[in-house]
Amino acid sequence: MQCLHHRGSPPLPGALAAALTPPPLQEAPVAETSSPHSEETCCLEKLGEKYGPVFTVYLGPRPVVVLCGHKAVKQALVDHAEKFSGRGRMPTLDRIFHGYGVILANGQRWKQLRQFSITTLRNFGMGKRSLEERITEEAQCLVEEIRKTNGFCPISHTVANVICAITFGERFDYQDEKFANLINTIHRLFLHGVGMRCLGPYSCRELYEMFPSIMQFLPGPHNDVLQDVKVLHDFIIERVQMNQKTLDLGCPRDYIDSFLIKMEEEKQNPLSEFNIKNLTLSAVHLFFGGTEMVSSTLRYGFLLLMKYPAIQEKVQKEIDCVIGQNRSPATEDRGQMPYTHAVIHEIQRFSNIIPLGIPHAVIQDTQYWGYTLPKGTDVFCLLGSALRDPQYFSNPEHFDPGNFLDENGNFKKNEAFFAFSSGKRVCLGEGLARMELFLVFTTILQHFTLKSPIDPQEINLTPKASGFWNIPPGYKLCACPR
Ligand code: HEM
Repeated sequence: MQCLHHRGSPPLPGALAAALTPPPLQEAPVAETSSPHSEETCCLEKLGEKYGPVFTVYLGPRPVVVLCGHKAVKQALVDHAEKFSGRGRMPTLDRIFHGYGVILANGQRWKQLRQFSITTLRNFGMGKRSLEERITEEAQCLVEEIRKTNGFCPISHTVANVICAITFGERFDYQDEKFANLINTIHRLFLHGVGMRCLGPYSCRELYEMFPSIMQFLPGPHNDVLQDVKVLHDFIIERVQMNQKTLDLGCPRDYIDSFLIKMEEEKQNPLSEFNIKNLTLSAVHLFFGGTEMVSSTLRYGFLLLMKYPAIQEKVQKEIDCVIGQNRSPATEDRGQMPYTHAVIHEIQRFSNIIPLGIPHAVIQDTQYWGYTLPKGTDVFCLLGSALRDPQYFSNPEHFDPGNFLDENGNFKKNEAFFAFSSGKRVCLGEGLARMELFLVFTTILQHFTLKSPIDPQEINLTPKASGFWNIPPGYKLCACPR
């Protein structure tokens, strides 16, 4: 056994002092039809080709173990699920959240918050008919907004309203200025969290990840994150205060009410993690994750359907055949729509929204891949590398729904489909996201044919920004009524 990156231990095979001699993070040229790459992922995957699927990089003084390809990622997240269930450091966000809130929590705090959040999302309809009706209504609102053809396609508002319904028990009007501001804030946060290029080859966020103690004193977009989180935080605090005034302990209306009730139940328990800080920050996390991940996938999906009109046409034929034009799509239609189901999977695989995954950490000394990873080691599971693993996808760089179809045209699962990650930290909103993706895509394509104002072959899929996540480029679409 060999030990990765112990202080004073001999250099490891594949270990790199990345920050001292920075590898050039050059603009990654993206071939016209190839999948959107994060520059960081590209760089890390190239290192994987050279050093093998498991290697260490140094982000400044901080060693991070990188896992590349389906086999290495699966072995960590699935086969050693418990040991790899810690949340790794993300200095850009840690300085704001300090380990509070479900996404960034660790240990008992995370266990309590995760269990509670899953149960509460289910109680408020995740995976159930009641929530399906809400999503369908929102999808119809989106159709109406698009019909008005005022150049506004409020995809983010649609999905934000679904998570708002669960978290705050309320939907907002698309024209509501405050709501629009919140959506913009989330989007900006997503963008700044990814990092904007400003200092040579590195983004401020990348530099912050490497040298937080210096970067916190320097100006730049990495600091805008603070203001944006404050806006979201203030909004949630306001909502919590509203709920507190009208709380009925026997009748929770939403996630916030349920949390307040839990706080009341556990107020004598000194080990309870149910406090205002975890409530507000978990609500921020749900709002953020629930809005931006789904809307980015939908936006990439619409772009891909314009680029590949033959695929769009095939989906519409399936919609016409199974659903028709006289009723709204329902999740139970999915079983009879293998092609559409495969296209949605392929959109998620190809758009690769979270290529680096959210950092993990090992919670105890861990034997893995012939190395010993000391407790607390940060681990990047490159989800994007699993989604493009040539052993599982015959033509991984191309958009091909055939990746999820068998020779008879039936839907075929692919075990390297890690868009939602896997294991103990697997996306908490997966059920909700899957429902939303199916219902919104089918509702839109039932009513419209999406056409690009430019030649489909000219459509450029390069992300607007990339880093921990890929943000789709801005584009115009023509929604032609069918
Ligand atoms: C297409 C949409 C989505 C994608 C691709 C996605 C993907 C992911 C990924 C890759 C992770 C990291 C898992 C890990 O640490 O290994 C994650 C975590 C998480 N997601 Fe999602 N997500 C989506 C939608 C949602 C929605 C709708 C919600 C809200 C209900 C949500 C809430 C969360 C939360 C709370 C976590 C943290 C889980 C934990 O740390 O235990 N996500 N998601």
